[in-house]
Amino acid sequence: MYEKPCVLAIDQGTTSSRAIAFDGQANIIAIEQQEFSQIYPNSGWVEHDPEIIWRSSLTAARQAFADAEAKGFHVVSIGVTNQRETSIVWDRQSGQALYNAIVWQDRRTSEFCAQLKRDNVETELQQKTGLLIDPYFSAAKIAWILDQVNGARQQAEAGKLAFGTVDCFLINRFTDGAVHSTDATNACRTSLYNIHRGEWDKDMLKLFNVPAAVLPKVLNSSDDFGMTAPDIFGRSIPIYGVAGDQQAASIGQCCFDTGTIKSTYGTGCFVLMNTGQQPVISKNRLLTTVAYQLNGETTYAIEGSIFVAGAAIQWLRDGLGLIASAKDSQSMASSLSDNSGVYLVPAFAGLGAPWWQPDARGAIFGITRATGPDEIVRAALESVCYQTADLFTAMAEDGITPTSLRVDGGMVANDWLLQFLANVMDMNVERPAILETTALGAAYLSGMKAGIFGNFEELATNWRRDAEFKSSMTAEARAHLLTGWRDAVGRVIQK
Ligand SMILES: Nc1ncnc2c1ncn2[C@@H]1O[C@H](COP(=O)(O)OP(=O)(O)O)[C@@H](O)[C@H]1O
Ligand SMILES: O=P(O)(O)OC[C@H](O)CO
Repeated sequence: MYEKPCVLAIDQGTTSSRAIAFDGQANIIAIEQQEFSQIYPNSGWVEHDPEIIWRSSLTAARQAFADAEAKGFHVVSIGVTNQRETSIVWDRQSGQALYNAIVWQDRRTSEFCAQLKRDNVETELQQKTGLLIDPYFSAAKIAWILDQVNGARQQAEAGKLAFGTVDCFLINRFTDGAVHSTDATNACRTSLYNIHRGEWDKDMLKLFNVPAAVLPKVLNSSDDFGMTAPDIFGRSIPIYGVAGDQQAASIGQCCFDTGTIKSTYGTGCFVLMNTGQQPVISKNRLLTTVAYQLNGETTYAIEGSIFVAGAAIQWLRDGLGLIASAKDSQSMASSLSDNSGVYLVPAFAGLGAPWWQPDARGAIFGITRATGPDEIVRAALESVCYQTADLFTAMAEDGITPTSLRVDGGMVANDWLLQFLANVMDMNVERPAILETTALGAAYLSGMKAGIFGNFEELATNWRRDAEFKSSMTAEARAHLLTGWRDAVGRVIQK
């Protein structure tokens, strides 16, 4: 064993690619970030350039690697975590993508999904995959690429094309085309993976018209995903851990016991509760997902997925120019004593859980001549909290009633947001000392196999709280705000 071993985690998110090196005590020793732009070719379409995904990840990884090693650490293994569902199809021989990555937020397959719903296949799909029918998931995106790119379906059937979520695409590139594998947490977001049997499901492949020949091998979340090509870091390094970013955050937050729950506020917001070895199928339109798979044993989670959280703040900055930087939102929101009845429903990409309305579109209600940038900014932050409250209402109807919530993601730097969240949820909100929980989860998975981290029980002792926010709102004030929000959401939902 090296004197100063560390793990390099690559976190490929919706708005940036990051690489973070952690030592054996989970301290950050090097961190690099590369932001990149989103591509919006049509209304409701969201794409990324696969080459930019690759280059930004590679640049961040190489810089963090060099920084860590310059400090005397030795990178023993790599972990990969990624924006989930985003789908890439590439040529097996050249490694080149046939089309841009179709991002999880993309709605172009909403008519196809609406037809599947009319065909009454949602119950069977939910029972097998734990998911619902929505353009969010990968399968319809894969079928779209195969049908729209000239000759793609034929090539796919001939075994010449590969599909992968972003983890799988990056592993393929890092191994110079040698490996075409993903892990169970990513596979389970495609709508093609049977979460009970732990394998690709033939009926689902038929339903979405996706040839089995394009699919990757599915491994454990802590497993051997191959060695990086020697020229990338100057020597080959094993890739030992992979998980979708929300599952990785759950691991980084040490949600290992049944009933433990976290909520991540990045581009979207995703609440995951560990349900142990039992997959719980929601009666309230939440998702059942693989939390992690270790040594062939699956631990499940129930998930609420909100499509727009930090994305609303980015829109205020880049779309409207109301703020110069995301952190300005805190001072603007706290400059007001209340929301003056202004509600923003950020259904830019339809609405996710618990509504699942791909065609809903955003709206702002309650504006008057006195409404200015502060009110709009505050309404955007408040909307993130109200959407979380809606998820917890759905969870309560499924019999899940947590009493505290661990939060992470880029938005939780905002204290005002977390205080308002505690207020509307009437719940203690805990922010961890290490905010990079997503990367940390991938590092844990990789470092466990490399031998620099112990088991989950030992890792749980690493979790430290940075701050706790407790509700300071009256029940009447909370009920008044939630009534205003539900009225606003009700108006954008298609009956
Ligand atoms: N202080 C802040 N207040 C509100 N939102 C913030 C703040 N800082 C960052 N954000 C938002 O957090 C998001 C970035 O979080 P991150 O976890 O990096 O996202 P992702 O992994 O989806 O790329 C951006 O959408 C940004 O607008
Ligand atoms: O980019 P994030 O962190 O909002 O995460 C995206 C999710 O994985 C989509 O399911």
